[in-house]
Amino acid sequence: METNKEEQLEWGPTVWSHLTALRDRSPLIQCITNFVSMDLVANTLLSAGASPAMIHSLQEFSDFTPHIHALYVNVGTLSPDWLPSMKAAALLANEHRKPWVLDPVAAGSSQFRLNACLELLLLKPTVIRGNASEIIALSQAGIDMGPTKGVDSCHESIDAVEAAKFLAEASGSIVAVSGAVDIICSSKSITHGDRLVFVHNGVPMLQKITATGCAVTALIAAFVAAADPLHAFDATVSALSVFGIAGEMGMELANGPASLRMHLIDSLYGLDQPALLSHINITG
Ligand SMILES: Nc1ncnc2c1ncn2[C@@H]1O[C@H](COP(=O)(O)OP(=O)(O)O)[C@@H](O)[C@H]1O
Ligand SMILES: Cc1ncsc1CCOP(=O)(O)O
Ligand SMILES: [Mg+2]
Repeated sequence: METNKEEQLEWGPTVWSHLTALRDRSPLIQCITNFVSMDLVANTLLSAGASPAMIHSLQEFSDFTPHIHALYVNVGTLSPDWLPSMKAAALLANEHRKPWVLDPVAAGSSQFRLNACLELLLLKPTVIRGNASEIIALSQAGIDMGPTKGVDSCHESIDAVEAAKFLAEASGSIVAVSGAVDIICSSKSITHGDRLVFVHNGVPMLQKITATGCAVTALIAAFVAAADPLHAFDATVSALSVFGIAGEMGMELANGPASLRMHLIDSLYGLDQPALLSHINITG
């Protein structure tokens, strides 16, 4: 994809200022996430400059959740006893005007999971980030369960543009679809207006490390937490771009998925302004 210089000149300072705000503010992110992802999510947040806390017990929320800067909810290893915790935390986040972000892992894989995601959508996440199959499943809920490859996507992100637009309109949330191109959209009925942006950063090898999707959704929560609420859309775009750039830089040093995982975290930690500006690739 050819880079449009003017667009990058506009996005570069925006993305850098969001990353700087995150590093300066070090927001506290409550994570209710799946067992597979806990390590990568916590390390991604730490290397970006945020402060992660994996606190998912209902009994702790009234003390803890009012002090967070954002909540991250991920249904990856959902079981019936986790769902009330997720809903209670989302309600408290809303009550205390804290942003919250949903990762609907494998949303279309079972009716139980799909229904749980739909119940969570009713609690108005600030951002929903999924792969193409997850976003399509949510947008078609009640019509068709569709094909499934579990937590992995069996669709290209670009094939989910209409689904993302529909979901943004129906939910009032910012919707992000990850993949070869990350797509971020919001509907005219919400504060962020009618917007559609494409992030072309990232490397295919990120799909070969488990929980990179979970990690980038957590990073969105951190970027949104550090931003003015009116700039949540740009914060979401910035998080996806920064994660993708860290992946590209990590890939230059990696020999395969395991070493990419290490270099991804190191690159995120060390990302400086010149490297960010030379890698950024955002259109729309
Ligand atoms: N083909 C690809 N090329 C470049 N980056 C990709 C590709 N597929 C996924 N990514 C990146 O990998 C990360 C995880 O996305 P994805 O694999 O779609 O999520 P999930 O793990 O939830 O399925 C995102 O940052 C995304 O941009
Ligand atoms: C393998 C797996 N199984 C349940 S959750 C999970 C991790 C999914 O992570 P991601 O959605 O980032 O690929
Ligand atoms: Mg996922």
